[in-house]
Amino acid sequence: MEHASLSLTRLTRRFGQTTAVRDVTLSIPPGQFVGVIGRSGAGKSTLLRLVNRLVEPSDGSIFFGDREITRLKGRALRDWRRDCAMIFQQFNLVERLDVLTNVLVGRLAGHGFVSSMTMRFTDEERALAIEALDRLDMAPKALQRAGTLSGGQQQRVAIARALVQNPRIMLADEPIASLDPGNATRVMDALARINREDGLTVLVNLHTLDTARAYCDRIIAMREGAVMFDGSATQLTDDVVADIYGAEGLAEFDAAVTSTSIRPQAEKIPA
Ligand SMILES: Nc1ncnc2c1ncn2[C@@H]1O[C@H](COP(=O)(O)OP(=O)(O)OP(=O)(O)O)[C@@H](O)[C@H]1O
Repeated sequence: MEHASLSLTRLTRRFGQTTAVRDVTLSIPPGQFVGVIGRSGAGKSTLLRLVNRLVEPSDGSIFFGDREITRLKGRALRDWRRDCAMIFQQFNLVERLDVLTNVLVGRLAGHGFVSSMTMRFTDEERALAIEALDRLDMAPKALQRAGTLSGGQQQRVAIARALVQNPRIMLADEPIASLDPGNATRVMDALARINREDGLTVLVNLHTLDTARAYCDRIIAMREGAVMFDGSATQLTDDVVADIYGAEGLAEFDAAVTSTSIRPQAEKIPA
């Protein structure tokens, strides 16, 4: 596997009068588990979307090792989108298709539209998909329609789909925001296990600070598009938190924390 650092330099994205991401410079070494926190509208989603080029920068650059991501076009851009798998709050599975087929769709990432339409898969690809589902404890559901699963199960299928892309980086945009605490824990534990076992870099947006503290090697806090804090959970003091969220944000944020407080399930994560 290609182990490279992800480097953002003076990365900026403006939407009209709004600067969603402002002059962000960061270097993320391979294998780090990074949480991005901040109030609603702070720029977290835009930052992730810049990394996989769903959003184009107004200024600045992104490198992955010596590959200049912000200059990629055509085939090279499709390859990059396969290398950085993305999971979303709303899972984005095809509900009428079975779980296995949904995972196999991950193998089509980076292929053109025409070959995607044929949906032909090899036995080897099927075996890979089952193996990915098994890692997420979802293999027994392989033939069930995706739409019949719980939200947490759907998110684990979405992670399996991301895994069969054989990505270098996993981007997750509020992957647990619509899950109850039990399912949120299972999804975060799955991301943590993949990060440890595969050495895969994980960059995850979280709206709850305690989840970031519990799971992330490194926490990046954004406010009004800019990075306000970049450090470990222990460095994230109450004063810094008050700065990140502001007085009114803190009330909004306390409510979010108490409603979805989760912790890693230590027995599920091998050291
Ligand atoms: N496509 C767009 N067009 C116009 N403005 C946008 C667009 N995408 C984002 N913005 C604006 O950029 C700012 C940052 O938005 P972004 O979604 O990145 O924040 P966020 O921290 O992810 O928020 P949330 O937690 O609510 O998802 C916001 O002011 C938002 O309204």
